[in-house]
Amino acid sequence: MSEGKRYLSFVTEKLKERIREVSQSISQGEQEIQGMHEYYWENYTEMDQYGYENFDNQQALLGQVNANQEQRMLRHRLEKMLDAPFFGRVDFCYDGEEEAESFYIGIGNFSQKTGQVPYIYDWRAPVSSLFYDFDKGEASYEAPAGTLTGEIHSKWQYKIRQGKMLYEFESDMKIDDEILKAELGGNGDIQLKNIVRTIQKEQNAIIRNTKDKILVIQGAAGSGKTSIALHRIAYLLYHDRKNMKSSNILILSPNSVFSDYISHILPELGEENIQEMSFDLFAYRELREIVTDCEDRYDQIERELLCPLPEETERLHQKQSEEFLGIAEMFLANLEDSLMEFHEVSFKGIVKTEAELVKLFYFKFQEIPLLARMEAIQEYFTDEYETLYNRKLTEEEEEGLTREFMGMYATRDVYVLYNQLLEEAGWKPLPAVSYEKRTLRYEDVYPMLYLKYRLLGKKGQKNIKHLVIDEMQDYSFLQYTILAELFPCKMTILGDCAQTMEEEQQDVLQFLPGILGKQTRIILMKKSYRNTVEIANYANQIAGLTDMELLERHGKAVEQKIFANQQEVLEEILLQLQKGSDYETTAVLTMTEQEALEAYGYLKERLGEVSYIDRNSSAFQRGITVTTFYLAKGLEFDRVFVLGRKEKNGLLRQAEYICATRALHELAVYEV
Ligand SMILES: Nc1ncnc2c1ncn2[C@@H]1O[C@H](COP(=O)(O)OP(=O)(O)OP(=O)(O)O)[C@@H](O)[C@H]1O
Repeated sequence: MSEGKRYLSFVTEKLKERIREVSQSISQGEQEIQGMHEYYWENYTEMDQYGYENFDNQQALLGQVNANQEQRMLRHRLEKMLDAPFFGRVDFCYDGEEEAESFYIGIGNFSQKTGQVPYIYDWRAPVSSLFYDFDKGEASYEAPAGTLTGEIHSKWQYKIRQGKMLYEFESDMKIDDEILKAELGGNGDIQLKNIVRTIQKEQNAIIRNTKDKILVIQGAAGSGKTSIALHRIAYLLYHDRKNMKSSNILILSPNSVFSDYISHILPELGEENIQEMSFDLFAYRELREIVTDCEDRYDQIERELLCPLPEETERLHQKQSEEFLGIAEMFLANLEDSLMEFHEVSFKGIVKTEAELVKLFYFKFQEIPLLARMEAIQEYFTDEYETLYNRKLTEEEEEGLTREFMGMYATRDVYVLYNQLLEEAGWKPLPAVSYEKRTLRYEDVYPMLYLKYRLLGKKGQKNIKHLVIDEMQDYSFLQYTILAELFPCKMTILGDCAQTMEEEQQDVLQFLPGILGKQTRIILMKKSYRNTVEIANYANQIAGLTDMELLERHGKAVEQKIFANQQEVLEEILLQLQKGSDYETTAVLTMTEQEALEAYGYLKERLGEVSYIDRNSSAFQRGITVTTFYLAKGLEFDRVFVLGRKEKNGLLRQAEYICATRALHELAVYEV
């Protein structure tokens, strides 16, 4: 029997033994809980009148319930490990030692008892980096005590499923590539996979990087950015359990389908899921008191596709730029004077002269944002009164004072002030309407949010210790400025400038260090794993990319055809789909929502089982999916049909690039 198989049966036995022990301890715990309940009901009438005993009992019960819950989680983890306890092994001989030690690597640690030498090492354990970073020969890894050096005698790869060894072999570079191709050659799932078995060296360096405060990864389409970000989170949680909980991490994701697509990886890696949020949604919530509704990014893209107005696109860019911030700051500086009309306040014997108020406003409380400052002065005034007379103000008196103090602002309406800013900057103001009728175009959402924060202050997100931003190319200078203010924490920022959803590619790498500071490290990833060589070459041609490295995985040639109208395209797609295939997921991707709806209606009627993703969808299904390019971003499908356009502008070219790079195995581009 091979070493691997022998170890598998040994570890399987140990795991089963452990599961039995844990199960026993769970039933003991349950009996204990039952006993506590009984004791409580029998004795609670005699417990002390102050409730101390009652409280102690409750606490003990809670402690036992929690302990049992933990044991259950442990059992669940061990049961999962039974399916595939390990996937790799490194035989490493430390310098100065005679014999090599075998380290088996799996999805989690497993040892006989806590604190004992593990039978299996978690893929995130320091020693496991040997598996990802080195081939046979000299090697080293960073342990808490320092760098440990030695020699790798051999490295093994295993595929175990349902406790059975499917294959095992000593690995070298060539075989590693074969395994990777086999992993990628299979059909895509409806969710992103964990890649622990085949993390590549350059990817491992990013996952294990804890030094850099801000890590920015510019990676080609399909280079594994999203996968890496999630594995990195799992790594950070594993290594800093004391300070970092899953609730301390936030991911900014483009939409809910994407969130669902990535949602299972962390639980699979033994961690709790983290919070995710769309920045647009966050912004709307923050602006709710100023406007009733806001457009989102997708509305703006749709408009740009349906009736492109170059001046509108230009305005959008200008309003998100560094120059705009300069203009806004100048406006704010002037507002400090122009917004205020000071007058003396006198209340039951206490007088604050205009000069005194001016002094308080521009000196003592200068740090407080302009629109919140008078409130602070009013509080100061009230305090003075209440201390002097030793009585609290009535509600009515408070209201009267508020009217007086707030009356010193020419206006406190951020919408009105934003309009003044637009006018001063030479732009058309928004309609001067009441709150109920106020809706914002996308171009005004973030400028208004910026103004709101500068005028009223913001709530810092102190609980968040690590922010992950995916699709970094879709955020503007202004958005990053706001994010940097809201989240003064560590960040992992990843994206691909070639996938910008605009006329031109936006190179965020140029301005990010300026906003986020010197501790920003930029890493480029040029190797792509998702697409076949044929698809990647086709896509790269659209985007004008020439320096991408590809994994040598081949497939069918890309099919490219031109049709007279959309109806003909749909007939062709239907024909293709009716032939059937073994693929798990197929996508029909369009440029606009209208086209997607038409395609969906047509195919659904004829094929029955077809799903549609709109911006409110929260998951995508197996089988055929119809959606737009912008909602397919970040996702992948075995086979993709693109409903494209013959005549292309910059945005359409970008859109086609995004569509093409979604395909794992087969791509057809049908243009009208
Ligand atoms: N080391 C790896 N081993 C196995 N599969 C990998 C590896 N790296 C990436 N992949 C696979 O490549 C595909 C692309 O990964 P991912 O979606 O993370 O890339 P991305 O850079 O975020 O892509 P995009 O920007 O185009 O959306 C996924 O199917 C992922 O499982």
